[in-house]
Amino acid sequence: MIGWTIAALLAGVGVALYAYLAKVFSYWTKRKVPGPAPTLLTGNFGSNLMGQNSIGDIADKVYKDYPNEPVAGTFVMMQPLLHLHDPEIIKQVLIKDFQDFHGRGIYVETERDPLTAHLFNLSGQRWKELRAKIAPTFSPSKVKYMFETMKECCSQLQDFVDEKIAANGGRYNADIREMQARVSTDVISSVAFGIQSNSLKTPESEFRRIGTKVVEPTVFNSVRLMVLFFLREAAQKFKFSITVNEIESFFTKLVTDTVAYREQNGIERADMLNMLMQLKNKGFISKDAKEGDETEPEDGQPRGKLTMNEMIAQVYIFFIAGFDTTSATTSLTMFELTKHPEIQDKIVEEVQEVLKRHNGELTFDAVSEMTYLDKVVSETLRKYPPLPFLNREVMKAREIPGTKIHVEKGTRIIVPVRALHHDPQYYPEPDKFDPERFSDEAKASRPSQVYLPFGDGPRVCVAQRLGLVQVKTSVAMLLSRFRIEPSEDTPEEVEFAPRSFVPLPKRELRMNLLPRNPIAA
Ligand code: HEM
Repeated sequence: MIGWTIAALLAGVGVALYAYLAKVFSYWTKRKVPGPAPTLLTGNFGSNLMGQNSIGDIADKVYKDYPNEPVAGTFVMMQPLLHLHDPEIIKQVLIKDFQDFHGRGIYVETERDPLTAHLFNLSGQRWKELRAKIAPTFSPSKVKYMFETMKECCSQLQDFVDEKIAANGGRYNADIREMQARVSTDVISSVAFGIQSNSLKTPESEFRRIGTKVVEPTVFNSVRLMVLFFLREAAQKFKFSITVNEIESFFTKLVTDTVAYREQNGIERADMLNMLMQLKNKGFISKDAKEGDETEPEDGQPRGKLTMNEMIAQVYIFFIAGFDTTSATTSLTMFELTKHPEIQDKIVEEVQEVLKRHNGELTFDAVSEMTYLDKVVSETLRKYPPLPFLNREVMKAREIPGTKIHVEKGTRIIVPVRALHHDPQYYPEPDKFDPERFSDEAKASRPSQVYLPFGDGPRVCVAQRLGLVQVKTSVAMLLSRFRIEPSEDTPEEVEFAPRSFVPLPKRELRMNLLPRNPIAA
C-alpha cells in the first residue's frame, strides 16, 4: 500500500514538473519566436555548462541556424534569452530605446561579493551615476596622460625583443599572445595604479598570475561566467559568491594599501587610481586630473562619493577589461601581418611618413593620424572581436522594437557580435583579412550595427579611446623596430580554446621577430 502511495506521489510530482517545464519552455513558441529545442534543465546551453563551448560559440551557431530570422529565442537553463539578428532591431535596443533595455541582467551582490558592483555589471540609477562619474577618466586629455606610460612600456618591450634577438642568433621566435598579455598587464597596472608590475621581464609576477587566473579557460570559469551573465536569480537565491577569494583579496589589499600610502605621503599621480580617489574624496574628477585642484567638476558630473569597496570594484574591472582585450587584439593583428607582408609594409610606410611630420616622435596625435593602421586594427576587431556578444536586459515589459513580440521584464537579450562580423552578406569572404573593408565607402555601404567590437549606445565601452590607442601604439612601435615573419611554429589559422571568453589561442601563438632598420620611436 505504502509502495503504491509513493509511486502515485512520484507520478504526481513528475506530471507537475513536466507541466511546469512545458510552460517555461513554451515562452518562445507562444510568442512565435523561432529557436532550437531546449533540453530538460540545461536549456540550450548544456554544452557551455559541460565546458565544451563558449557562450559566444552558441550565439554564433544560433545566428547561422536561423539566417533569415530577425530574432531567435533560446533558454539558459530555464531563463529565456532573445538573440537579436536584425541590425535595425539592434540599433533600436542599443540606442533609440536604450532606457527600456539598459541593464545587463548581471549578478551584482554589493555586500557578499563587492567586486561584482562595477560599471560593467551595474544597472539602473547606480549604473547611470557611476558611468557619468567614471567617463571623464577616459577623456582625450586623460588618455593623453596615459599615452606616455603606454609608450614607456612599449619601449621596454622593444628593448626586451632586442635582447632576445641578440641572444638567439638574429631572430626571436616569440609567443606573441603571452608577450602581449604581459606588456598589457604592465600598461594597465601602470595607468591604473601607477605600479610597475614587471610582468614582461618577470612572467611569474603577482599581476600576471592573477590576470591569468581571471581569464583561464577552465570549466569553473566558464560556469562562473554563465551564472554571472544569465542566472542572477539563482545566484542570489543560493547566495553564490562569484569572485574567487584570492582575487578579491589581491585587489582589496592592492587598492587599500596604495590609497593609504598615497594619502599618508601626499602622493599624486595622473593615473586611474588617482581619479577614483578623487571620486572617493570629493565625488568628482578635477579637470587636470590632480587631487589638489578644486576647480568645478566637468559638465554633467554628478557629485556623490564612491565608497572604498566601490572603488576597488572599479579598479578590478579596469584591470580585467583592460589587459586581455588589448593584448588579444594586438597579438591577433601581428598574427595576420605574418600572413600579409604587403599590409605590414604599408603600415611601416605610414608610420615613417607620419613620424616625419612629428619630428620623429611618436605622440598621441601622431598615432591618431595613422589612418591605415586604424583600418588594419578595425579589421582585426571585426575578425576577432574580444567580446563575442553584447548583453542587455528588458527593464520593463514591452514589445521588442519593430516586432509584435511582447517580452517580460527581466528577459535577457544577446547581440551576437562575432556572428554579425562574419556574416557574408555584410562582409563577403568573412575569413579573409582585408583592411579595405574599413574604407569610408565600404563602411557607408553596410548598416552601422553590424560592426560592434566596442558595443554601442550609452553603454559603449567607456575606455574605447584608450583601448584603441594602446593597440595601435603597440603595433606601430613593434613594427617600427622589427619585421614579423611566420616561424616554423606559426599556425595556418588560430584555434581558440573552446571555453575562453576573450579569444585565447588554444596553443602558443609563435612568430619570428627580426630587426628592421630603426625608423625612430
Ligand atoms: C581593444 C580593447 C577593448 C575592447 C574591444 C572592449 C570592448 C568592450 C565591449 C564590447 C564592451 C560592452 C559594450 C556594450 O555593452 O555595448 C565594453 C565595456 C566596458 N569596457 Fe571595454 N573594451 C576594450 C578595452 C577596455 C579597457 C582598456 C578598459 C578599461 C581600462 C575597458 C573597460 C570597460 C568597461 C568599464 C566597460 C563597461 C561599460 C558600461 O557598462 O558602462 N575596456 N568593452
